Amino acid sequence: MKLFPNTVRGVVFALEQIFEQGYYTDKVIERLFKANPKWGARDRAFVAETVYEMVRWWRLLREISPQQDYYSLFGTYYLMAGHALPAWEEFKHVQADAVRKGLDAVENRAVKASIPDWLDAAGASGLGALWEPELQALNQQAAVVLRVNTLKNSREQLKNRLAADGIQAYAPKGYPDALVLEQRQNIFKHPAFKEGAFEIQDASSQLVAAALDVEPGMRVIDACAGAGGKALHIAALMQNKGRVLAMDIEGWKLKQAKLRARRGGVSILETREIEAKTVKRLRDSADRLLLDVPCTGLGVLKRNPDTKWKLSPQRLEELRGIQQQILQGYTPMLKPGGVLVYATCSILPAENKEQIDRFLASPAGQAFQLVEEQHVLAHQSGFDGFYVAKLQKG
Ligand SMILES: C[S@@+](CC[C@H](N)C(=O)[O-])C[C@H]1O[C@@H](n2cnc3c(N)ncnc32)[C@H](O)[C@@H]1O
Repeated sequence: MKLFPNTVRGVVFALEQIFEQGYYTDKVIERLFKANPKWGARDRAFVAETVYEMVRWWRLLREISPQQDYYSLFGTYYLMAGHALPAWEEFKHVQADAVRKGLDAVENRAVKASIPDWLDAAGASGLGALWEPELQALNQQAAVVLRVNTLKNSREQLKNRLAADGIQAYAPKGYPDALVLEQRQNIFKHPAFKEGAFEIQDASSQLVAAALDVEPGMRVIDACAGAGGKALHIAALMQNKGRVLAMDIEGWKLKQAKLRARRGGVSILETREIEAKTVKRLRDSADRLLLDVPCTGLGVLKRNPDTKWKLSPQRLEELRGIQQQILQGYTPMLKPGGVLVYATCSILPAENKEQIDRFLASPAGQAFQLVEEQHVLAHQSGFDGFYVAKLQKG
C-alpha cells in the first residue's frame, strides 16, 4: 500500500488532538474529514482505520517505538501491521528488525494487550480465567451491525436491497433484527439509511430491548435514553403502538432521539428531560422500565478504544455510585407486576451483578425479583460485551 504525505499528516494531527488535547477519536475523525473534503473513500478509510488502530495499540506502540514522536510511532504501527515503510526522512529511526525484536521481547500482559495496569488488574479480578480471552476479543476491530427497522422493512427485504447494491450482509442466529456487513464500510451514505430502514446498533446491544418483553399498547419508560438507540428498538418491537417515554438528564441527546424517531417512522416516542420532580410524577406509571445506565464502556472497546486511556479507577467508582443511585431512585416509576431491565455495555461485575445484588439487598429492591441475567462477553458472542438483568416488581 502506497503512503501519501497528506493522509499520514492527517493521522498525526488526529493523534495530537486525541492524546494532547483530550478529544474523542470519533469527533476528531469527523472534523478531520470535514476539513479535508478532497479525500476520497480510500483516503478516509486509511485515516480512520489507522487512527483507531493506533489509539488501540498506543501503549504497545510507545513501548516498542525507537522514538516517541508521532511519525516514528506511525512507522512502528505500519510495520507492525505488516507493511513496508517508504524511505521518508520522518521514518529514518524506524527499522523493521528492531520493531520485530521489540515486539517479541514484550512479556507484560497489560503492555502486550495495550491497556493500563489498573484495568488489567480490575479485569483479572472480575473475570478470572475469562479475562485473557476477553481482552483478546476486545482488541479486535468491531463488525458493522445493522438493526433492521421492522416498521419500515423486514430483515430479508433489507438484506436483498443491500445485496442489489453490492453490499453483502448475513443474519446472525439469535438476533432477530440484526444484519452484519461482510465488509466494513460507511453505510450511512446508503439511501436506505436516510429512509430509516435501519440503524447501526451492535448485536449485543439489541438484546437489551428484547429482554423487556414489550407488547403493543404498553407504557414503557427508557430512563437513560440518550440519543434513543434502544428506545427506537423498543418502539419497533411494540409495532409503534403504545407509548415510549425517553428520558435523560441531557436534553441535547433527546433531540437527537426525536430526529431519529422521525427518520424511522416512530410516532410513539415522547422525550422528557429529567428534572427534580419527574420521577415522583411518574410513580407506578410504567409497564416496563429500562435503565441503560452510564457505564465505563469496557464492553465496547473494539468500537471506542480511547475509553481505556480516558478511564480511571476513580471514574469507575463515580460511575458505580451513579448506577446505584439510578437503580434506587428510578425504580418507583415501575408499576407493581412490571418488568425492569438494567443494562450496561461493561463486562465488569462491579458495574453489573454486584450492582443488582446490592439493589436487591436494599430497601428499594425488596419488591423485586431477579428473573434472568445475560453476561454477554465479547469473546463468546463475537459482538460487544454487555450485561442485561431482567427483574420483576412484585
Ligand atoms: C449508556 S448511555 C444510554 C444509551 C442509550 N440508551 C442508547 O441506547 O443509545 C447512558 C445515558 O444515561 C444518561 N444519564 C447519566 N446520568 C443520568 C441520570 N442520573 N439520569 C438519567 N440519565 C442519566 C447519559 O446522559 C447517557 O445518555
